[in-house]
Amino acid sequence: KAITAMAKQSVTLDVLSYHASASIDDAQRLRSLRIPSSAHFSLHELSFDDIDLTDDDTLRACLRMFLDLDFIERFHIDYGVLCRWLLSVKKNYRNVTYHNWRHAFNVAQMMFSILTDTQWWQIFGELECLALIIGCLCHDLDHRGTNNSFQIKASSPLAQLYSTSTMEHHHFDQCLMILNSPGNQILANLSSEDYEKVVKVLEDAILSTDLAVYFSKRNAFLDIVSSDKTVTPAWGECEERRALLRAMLMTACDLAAITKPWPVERRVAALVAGEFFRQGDLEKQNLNLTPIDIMNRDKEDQLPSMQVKFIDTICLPIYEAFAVLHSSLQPMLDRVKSNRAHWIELANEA
Ligand SMILES: CCCOc1ccc(S(=O)(=O)N2CCN(C)CC2)cc1-c1nc(CC)cc(=O)[nH]1
Repeated sequence: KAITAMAKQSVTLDVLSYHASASIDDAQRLRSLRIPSSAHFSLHELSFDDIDLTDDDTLRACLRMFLDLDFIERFHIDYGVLCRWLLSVKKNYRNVTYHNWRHAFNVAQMMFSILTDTQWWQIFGELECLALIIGCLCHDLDHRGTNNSFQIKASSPLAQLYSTSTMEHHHFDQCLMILNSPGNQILANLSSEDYEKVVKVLEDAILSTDLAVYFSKRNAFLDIVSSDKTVTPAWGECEERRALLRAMLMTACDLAAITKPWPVERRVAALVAGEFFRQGDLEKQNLNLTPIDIMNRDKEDQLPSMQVKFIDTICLPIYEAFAVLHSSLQPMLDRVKSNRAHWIELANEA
């Protein structure tokens, strides 16, 4: 009986992998493209905006990040496999308003620029940096544009699989499925010890993008920051501190649109609102429920004041802490504050 179950499970994985994987032709084409420099793509800018990049550009920018972080040499990643893996990851983001490939790409670029600008890549080492970049690119895989509470309310198949951090468990599951799909196995040449480490950091990184997890860990992080004030090399020695900093980094990168110049934040907030309002529509029509204000299209005029609350309760604490930890991150905090002023202005107009 157990053997039949295992056989069924492996068939399922193979069928999933088959449909999830990008085509060999697309991978060969991407592999043939020239890869411009990180300066060409402005990948080291904390104010980075992807709006002018084509989809091809985003894939070449990812290859540039892997090249500049020396992952391909260090982990003997087959370049053609990396191209196919990137295309498969992109393919497994849905065409939803906000939680799509562009969001994942922007989160990965923010992680790349923070790790390099602060030199914190030295604290984490190459293995943990590899897991963080893969984690950013994969952290919202197969997102349906609805949040965890919607899964529970709709008693979706995902909610029956995972009762807490429902979507984040699914994103991690999808990430592993692609990493283990034939032709996509970028971690194939890691030792089994290194592979286990990457997968563990990957799981923690993706699960920490659940805001509930961020809230549960934030105070411990703020306490350390208020006493230490800088990320000393000693952090590199302490596994617990490194894990905490990685978790906070994932949230800081995930919410980083709030730290971008106003035109970017304004545009992204409209995408977030669009996705929230569609979920509200689904709750009204399919579940016969009254959606919470942030997802209720009828309360659209409250959006600016909701953003101010979002900034005060969720964003300011973490970007203040990061500005304390490294002066190169101060511009992020400054832009959160100026975006707050813009939202206050719009709230007073309404
Ligand atoms: C722009 C449309 C309104 O957007 C919001 C409204 C309210 C709140 S909230 O802090 O009150 N809070 C968050 C935790 N939820 C469980 C309950 C509600 C956050 C956002 C918001 N979230 C994101 C992250 C996806 C990005 C963004 O720009 N804005």
